[in-house]
Amino acid sequence: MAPPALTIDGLGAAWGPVQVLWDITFSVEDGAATLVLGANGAGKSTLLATLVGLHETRGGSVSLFGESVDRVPAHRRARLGVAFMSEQGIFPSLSIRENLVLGGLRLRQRERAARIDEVLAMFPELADRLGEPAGSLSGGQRKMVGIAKCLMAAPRLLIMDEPSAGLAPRIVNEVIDRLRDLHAQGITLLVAEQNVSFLELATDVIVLEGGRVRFSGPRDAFEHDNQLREAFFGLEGLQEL
Ligand SMILES: Nc1ncnc2c1ncn2[C@@H]1O[C@H](COP(=O)(O)OP(=O)(O)OP(=O)(O)O)[C@@H](O)[C@H]1O
Repeated sequence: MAPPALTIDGLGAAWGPVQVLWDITFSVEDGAATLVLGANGAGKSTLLATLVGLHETRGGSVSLFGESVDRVPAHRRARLGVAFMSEQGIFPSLSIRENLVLGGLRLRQRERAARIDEVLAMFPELADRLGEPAGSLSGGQRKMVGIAKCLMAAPRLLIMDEPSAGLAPRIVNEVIDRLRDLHAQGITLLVAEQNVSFLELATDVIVLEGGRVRFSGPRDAFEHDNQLREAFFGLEGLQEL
């Protein structure tokens, strides 16, 4: 059996003297779509940044595809097949093409041109606008550029921080559909969100509360845990299903 795409064991993290994550332990199986839910300040962004090597850990360990990466810098973690889309996700002053090129910097020029064509086949709406600044697009289109930029590196594990941020509900559904397609193509997903609409594409759910794992398990178990649902859906800022 393939090793998990991601294993986190007893992970902690801090901002300066303030600890914000404690004893985070969970795995993302190869082929899973794992949703990290949590209210504002629960620690979602810090967790993702720590996993991809952009924020220092305070104890614990992280493995990617069965390989310990505790001493591996972010750019080498990317080489293992991990792509990270932050909330911003793109460089707005650069053109769509330039954003895609940045996503595929490790590729040779010819491979990169071929990969741009492959990625554009998945995002045909971007093909006619390649020369335009990414910042001139709508919020939803910018997210698509962010996802397309990640796909340039042909990742096995796509980690996304709040892809719904700033998007209207209809556009959120488009993003969810696109992520569902990518998942069906075999890409493992780890998505941090406050928007519970993303549950529909999740196989597994992690709930973070105050920097700790409140729940970790299959989506069904999350949906059948009434106490957790009540506590969670009652939190201010969460959208109803
Ligand atoms: N740059 C920073 N400097 C200091 N503390 C920070 C910084 N970024 C986050 N924190 C703190 O870390 C904790 C977790 O924040 P984090 O952004 O990881 O949560 P989050 O769940 O992603 O929240 P949101 O959904 O609002 O983005 C919070 O207490 C926050 O104040």
